[in-house]
Parts: sequence; structure tokens; C-alpha cells
Amino acid sequence: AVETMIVISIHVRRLDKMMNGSLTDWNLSVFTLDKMTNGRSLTVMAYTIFKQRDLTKKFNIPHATLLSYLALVEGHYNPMASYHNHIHATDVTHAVHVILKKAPLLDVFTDLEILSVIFSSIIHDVDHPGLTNNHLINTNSELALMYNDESVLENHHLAVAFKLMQRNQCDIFCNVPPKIRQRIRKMTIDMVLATDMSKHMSLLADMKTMVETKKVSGTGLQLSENYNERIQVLKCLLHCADLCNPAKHLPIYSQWIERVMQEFFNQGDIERDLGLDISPMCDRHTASVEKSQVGFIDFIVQPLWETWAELVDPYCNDILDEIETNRNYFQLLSDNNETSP
Ligand SMILES: COc1ccc(/C=N/OC[C@H](O)CN2C[C@@H](C)O[C@@H](C)C2)cc1OC1CCCC1
Ligand SMILES: [Mg+2]
Ligand SMILES: [Zn+2]
Repeated sequence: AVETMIVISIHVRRLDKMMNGSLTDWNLSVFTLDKMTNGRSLTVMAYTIFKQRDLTKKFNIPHATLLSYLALVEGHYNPMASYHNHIHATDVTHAVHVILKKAPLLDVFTDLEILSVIFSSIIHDVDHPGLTNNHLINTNSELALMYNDESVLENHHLAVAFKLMQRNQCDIFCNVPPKIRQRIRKMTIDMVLATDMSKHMSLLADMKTMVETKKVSGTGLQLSENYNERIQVLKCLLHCADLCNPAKHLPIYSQWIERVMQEFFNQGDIERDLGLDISPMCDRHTASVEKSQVGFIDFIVQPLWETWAELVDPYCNDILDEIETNRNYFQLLSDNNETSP
């Protein structure tokens, strides 16, 4: 563990220099970062963000404890999952950090809320099996049995993350008063459970309601003290970051598509072998990758980010433009596939 610390702190220093300017660069390639850090991009990204936001000092987090816990969590992401591995966590953590730096959010959230949403992004998919909730339920998996078919993956990610904190010298909240610890835990549970895609439509509906009321006030984002209102926005923030791939430049977005399709096709292969119905978009023999992405953008990603822009950040147009550009690119590919045999 000691050499891990030394190696990682070398990467952190190198990264700090390399990324100091570009850490807030939306299109930073986490793939390049992961190669540069020998597969330690999550620990290095998270540690750098904690330092830059002074979270270690504000919450009295011992540096060795933070590094140990981050390295432990990173090690518990599934390297066999082509999409839901530690690099996806690096990507989502980075996206949360960049979104939080947008002008309309600068003075909105407390240090506790910022700590909680960044912590949530780091752990939000830990020990992901590379299979969907529906698959785990349909195959009577141990996880579905454990969590009674309700947000099976998301409950598992949370339980693993908090269990790992009990390891020796891994309790990053060891110097945080019990009431505050409890509040971090509650917010983290609420946010990570909200990354369950089956909650997407209700999350979006709640966000639209908030947009309507806010339009009445007509100012920037003014949040009340009300926990439910504040956690609502934080849930959406993490959910947007979780679904940010189509909002990135095409070379980056394309790598994520390749990875997610590999994961879905792997699931489809298992379902075919088991004689089960193959999940949507998971049959490698019939799936249309381009058409699926157009649908993903039209029905899920674009409505989410458009609502986010209305609620939080009118200056989100560069992100909305990127999503539209990518959507049109895949629409074109899909049309061409139709015409030419
Ligand atoms: C870059 O493309 C993607 C990036 C992230 C994701 C995230 N998916 O994770 C969530 C779970 O898997 C739950 N379901 C999602 C739902 C849309 O479909 C179900 C089969 C599973 C999906 C992407 O593309 C997908 C959708 C359209 C083509 C494949
Ligand atoms: Mg997830
Ligand atoms: Zn995720």
C-alpha cells in the first residue's frame, strides 16, 4: 500500500501540473489520463479535485486515509466491465466537478453538499457487474435476491462503498462530527439511488416542475433551505454527469459507445445462451448502434440536458450544441446504412 501511495502522489503532482489549467476542460480525455496514471485515473482525479476544492482541510480528512480509500474504491471497480469500470467513475467525477464550476452554481451549494456529490460520483458504480438491473432480476441473481429487485445495482454500489470505509485507515469521514457524517450518508444514498435509469422519468418530471416554479422567480438558481429541493438538484446534477457521453466531442463519445455496446452485447450473449429474451439493444446480430444512440439522445439525454439548462445554466448551449451535432451525425450514419445495402 505504501508504494501505491508514493506512485499515486507522483502522478498527482504530475497531473496537478498537467491538468491544473485543463481540469475544468469539459473535453479532457479520461482515457489519456488513465493511460498516463497506469490505470489510477480515479484516485488521481478525485484526489486532485479534493485538494483543489480544499475538501481535505474543510473536513479534516487525513491525506493518507483519502489516498487509501480512493485506491481501494478504484480497485473495487470491475476491470472486466468495458463501460462500467473505474474510468467511467473518473469521467463522471470530472463532469460533476466541471458542472459545479459553471457560473450559476458557483455560490449555490454548501461545502457539505459539494463533498457529498463529488463523493457520490466517485463511488456511484463501484463493483458494477456489467449487467443491467433487469438482467440481474430475470436471472434470479444473488444481488436481486439481496435487494428485492429494487434498484439492485445502485443499492449494491452504496453498500460496497460504505463497507470499504470500515477498512483500516480508510474512514475518510473519521474527523467529521456524527450528525454531519449522517447527513453526507443520507445525501449520498439519495443521489446514487437516483442514478437508477428506471427513476429517470420521475426525476425529469420533478425537474420540469422546478423549472416552472423557478420561471416565476425569474432569477438565477435560488435554492431554499429545504432539503428536498436542494437534493433534487444534486440528484439531477449527478444523473446529468452519468449521462454526459453524448455531450462530448465525437472521438471521446465514440469510445464510450464502443464500450457500452461491448457490455450490452456481452449481456445479450449470456441471455441468448440462457434461452432468455435478449434485452433491447443487446443482440449483437441485430442491434443498430447508430439508431440506438439517436434514440438514446432523443428520448433520454437531450430532454435531460435541455431541462438542466433551463433550470440551472442558460449558458449550457455549448453542451446542447454538441449533443445536437452528435445526434445528427448518427442520424446521418443511420440513414446511410438504410439506403446503401
Ligand atoms: C454511449 O451510450 C450510452 C452511454 C451510457 C448508457 C448507460 N446505460 O446505463 C444504464 C443501464 O444500462 C440501464 N439501461 C439503459 C437503457 C437506455 O437501456 C437499457 C438496455 C439499460 C447507455 C448508452 O447507450 C445505450 C443506450 C442506447 C444504446 C446503448
Ligand atoms: Mg449506475
Ligand atoms: Zn454510471
